[in-house]
Formats: sequence, structure tokens, C-alpha cells
Amino acid sequence: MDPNASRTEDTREVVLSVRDVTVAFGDNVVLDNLSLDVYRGEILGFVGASGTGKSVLLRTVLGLTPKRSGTVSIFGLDLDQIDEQQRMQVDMRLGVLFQHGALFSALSVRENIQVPMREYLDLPKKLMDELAMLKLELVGLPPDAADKFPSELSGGMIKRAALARALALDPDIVFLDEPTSGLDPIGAADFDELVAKLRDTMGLTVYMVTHDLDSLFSVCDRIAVLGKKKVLVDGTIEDMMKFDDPWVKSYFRGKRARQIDLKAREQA
Ligand SMILES: Nc1ncnc2c1ncn2[C@@H]1O[C@H](COP(=O)(O)OP(=O)(O)OP(=O)(O)O)[C@@H](O)[C@H]1O
Repeated sequence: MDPNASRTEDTREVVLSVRDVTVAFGDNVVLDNLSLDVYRGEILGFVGASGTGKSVLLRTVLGLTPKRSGTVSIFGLDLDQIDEQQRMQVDMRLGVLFQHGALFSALSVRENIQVPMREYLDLPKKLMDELAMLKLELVGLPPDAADKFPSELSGGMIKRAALARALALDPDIVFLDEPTSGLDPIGAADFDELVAKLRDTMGLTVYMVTHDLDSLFSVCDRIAVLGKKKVLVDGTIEDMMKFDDPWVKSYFRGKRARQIDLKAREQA
């Protein structure tokens, strides 16, 4: 036995564990015995070709899409084995930013941020107002954004407001579904920076579905690739570069990826 084995033992805390999960719609098997671990405090970038099941996995983890078999455990609790009260406590520790922000258009930004507070907590209005302002500040929005409606915000502001809502209950894990899609490169880079800052200051764990190579190169600690209905490979960008699969190769070593790599080297 390797005498150094204990030194290399993985001691990171697994906050989300997906084990042998199969999801199908009729005959269409989308995920087939898929397994994935997410560790506390990491930013995991989840990628895969369009239509491979990234959103389906996210929805399954959140309990919005039923699975055929397998287990999903969050904070060590198997979601199929816990009662409603425990489930609510788990849900309170999760924040979600769905694709396109998905703010309620009839509610102001303040009211949007307060939606999870109203759902899970019984707080006086004054305190909820104060908390909403704190969340706005946290995501870098000015105080006057509180009274605006989603239609009055730019794309970048909508993402930030949606992130503020996802952070409303101080979650341990945030799930971000293509958070930088639709943003210009500067807006996207600013958003990535914000996510990294929140991870560093709040110890947040971030599960980010993304097609954005810049995000993958700049903020993700680890990347998982969905392919052939499973997690095909997970690891660092370097691991992706070495992995021998046509899609992974063209994605991470294609023209766009090389440009980003060169840009990163120039800046280093
Ligand atoms: N509710 C549903 N009923 C039937 N089929 C579904 C349902 N939801 C998803 N699918 C199918 O599951 C597959 C994976 O879809 P999904 O939206 O998860 O892909 P994706 O990887 O997120 O794609 P994209 O990158 O384009 O967003 C697709 O074939 C889709 O048609």
C-alpha cells in the first residue's frame, strides 16, 4: 500500500451527490446512470452539447423533474428519504437562477428578492425591506434599482437582480443556468467576477450550467462534461484539454478556446 495514500485522500465535503440517476421521457432516455459530486466552496462549470440534458439534470436535482432511478443527496440527505419539513430546510439552503433570469415581471426588484423570504420565513416587512437592500448591494446594484420593474432593467441588471433573489435566504449552494447568456463580454466578465467574489466571501458553492468558455477558463474550479447521457469527464481545464473525445476536443481546443487561452497567457 502506498504509505502516502492518506495524504492524498480527498477530504473535501460533498454537498451534492448524484448517484446512478436515470431520467427518461417515454422512450427517450436523457440521463443514464449518471453520477456527479459537487464539493463545498467550489465553482463547478457544467457543460455539454445542446440538448444533452443539462437542464434536465438541474431540474432533477431540484426535484422538479422525476427520475426513474438513482439517488440525489444534498448535504448528506437522500432527498427520497426525508420528510416534508426536512425537504423545506434543504430547499431553503439552495438558491436558483434559472435561464433568462425569470424574474416576475409584475413585481418590483425588491418584491422579487422578497419572494423566497415570503415563501419560507415569517419576517416583518421592515426587516424584509432591509434584507432586500442588503442583497442588492451584495450583487452590485444601486439602491434605486429596488423600485424598478424587470422591464426597466438592462440584461446585466436582470441577471444581478435574479442573483440577488437566489441569494435571498443566504443559501449554501446556488444553481445558475447559463447566467452569462445574453450578456456582452464585459457584462459577462463582471458577472463571473461577482460569482467568484461571492464564493470567496460567503463560501458559496456554485453549480453553473454554461456555454461560456470565458467563464469556464476564468472562474470555474472544476468542469464536468455531459455526454453519452453521463458525466463523460470532470476535472480542470487542463484535464479537458487532454481528454480524448471528439466533442470535448473541439469544444476546449477549438478556435474560440485557443483564442481565450492565448488572451489569458498574454494577461498573465
Ligand atoms: N418535459 C420534457 N418532456 C419531454 N422531453 C423533455 C422534457 N424536458 C427535456 N426533454 C428532452 O430532454 C433532452 C435534454 O434537454 P435539456 O433541455 O436538458 O438539454 P440541455 O443540455 O439543457 O440543452 P441546451 O444547452 O440547449 O439548453 C432533450 O431531448 C429534450 O427534448
